[in-house]
Amino acid sequence: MQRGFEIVSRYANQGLQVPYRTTQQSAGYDFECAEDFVLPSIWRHDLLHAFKRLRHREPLTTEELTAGNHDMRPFLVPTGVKAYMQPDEVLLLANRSSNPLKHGLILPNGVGVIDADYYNNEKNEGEIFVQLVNVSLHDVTIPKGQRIAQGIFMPFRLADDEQAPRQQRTGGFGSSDNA
Ligand SMILES: O=c1ccn([C@H]2C[C@H](O)[C@@H](COP(=O)(O)OP(=O)(O)OP(=O)(O)O)O2)c(=O)[nH]1
Ligand SMILES: [Mg+2]
Repeated sequence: MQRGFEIVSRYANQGLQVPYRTTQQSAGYDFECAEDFVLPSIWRHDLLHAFKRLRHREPLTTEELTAGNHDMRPFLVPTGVKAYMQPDEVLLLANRSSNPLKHGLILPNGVGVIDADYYNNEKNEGEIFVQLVNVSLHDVTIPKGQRIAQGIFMPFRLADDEQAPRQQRTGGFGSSDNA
């Protein structure tokens, strides 16, 4: 067993597929969305206020400009999948190029880095989430089973004379910040 994918227990027996390559020479394993998921547009609230003010030829207030910004935060879209790999390997999670083009979905972290020690971590069993932001004008519903991102296994190298890391991974998404 070198590297691969498993379904996390909270999605057991729900018919999820482990990531798969779609063509013979694809580098990326396509991840599917684990459940229907709504991604609100980042623009809606600001636009509504802007249209209202434009009609009356009034400037937008600061409050109106910032209203709705809660939707700017990335959403963590569940995949229901965890990945195991060798200690000197990493899984890079990249957006599908069709996501921005067809759905206005961007990956705000650029590339997701899935560490080998994330697998089976005590907090969420190592479930991989795809951070997505919907920059289109409309809310987008991603149906369960739609491919949302691709994972590429890569080897990585260590720096000379590095200070050995002391922390044990307990989760993801900033888990090492206050450890
Ligand atoms: O798109 C992503 C990026 C990361 N992760 C998980 C796997 C990864 O091993 C862990 C930590 O990611 P990273 O090191 O990039 O984030 P961080 O902000 O440094 O969090 P931490 O302090 O937990 O390392 O979060 C995902 O599920 N999806
Ligand atoms: Mg980290």
